[in-house]
Amino acid sequence: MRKPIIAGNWKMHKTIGEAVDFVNGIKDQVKDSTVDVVICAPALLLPALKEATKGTNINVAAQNMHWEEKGAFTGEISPIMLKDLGVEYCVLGHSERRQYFNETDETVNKKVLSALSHGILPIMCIGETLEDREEGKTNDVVNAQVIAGLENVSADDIEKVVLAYEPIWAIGTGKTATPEQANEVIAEIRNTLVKLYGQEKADKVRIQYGGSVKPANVSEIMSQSDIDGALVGGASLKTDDFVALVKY
Ligand SMILES: O=C(CO)COP(=O)(O)O
Repeated sequence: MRKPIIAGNWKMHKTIGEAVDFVNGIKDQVKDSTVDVVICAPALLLPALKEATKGTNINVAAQNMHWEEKGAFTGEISPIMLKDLGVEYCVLGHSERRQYFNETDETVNKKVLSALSHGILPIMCIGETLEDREEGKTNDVVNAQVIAGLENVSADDIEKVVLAYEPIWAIGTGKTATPEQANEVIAEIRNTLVKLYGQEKADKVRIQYGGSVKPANVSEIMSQSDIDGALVGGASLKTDDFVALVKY
């Protein structure tokens, strides 16, 4: 019912040449995939990636954007620029942006609303710290991020949003949440969506898991009832691994 979505988040990796080689290395191998395939790349690589993925089933995502269409915001990228390129998705509120670049629920929310109004599909990230988890606050923290990040998102638009549950303690650490732990939190997130939008709408929203996903654990993660995809960092950088993830 929900189309799975496997997204590679390259973070701050790859040059233009490497990005194009990557696409050329995977496009034939993923062309019959029944999942949505997405590469989330640094802004500078997006034009070359859009060109290289033309005529393929590979979607391209930015890793961040400003909520304003234009203005005096040195160093920022606007939704109009992304739309002009034909970028399909944008990752918003990744924990690294929250941690290192002062991203807050409020700015994430502005970006989600802006992305939707410009026809860009947001991949909104949420997740708890190790301390939150140890204090038993996981669901409270994650639900608060969901509610704040989705404020004023209409019932018509909610199914365009992809949520990515990424427990911070599992990112880049090799520690994966067990598939059951991930599914439990994601089911709780869906409950929150039910409260906000009703069951029918909530059932349409895709929720990914992210945090040390790799070819060896992806199929178990994807077999969970509420997990609709993966947002993958490190293991998305090599063509063989990425193809294996898409073919979970
Ligand atoms: O942050 C992540 C994806 O956005 C996860 O990164 P890793 O897969 O490297 O743990």
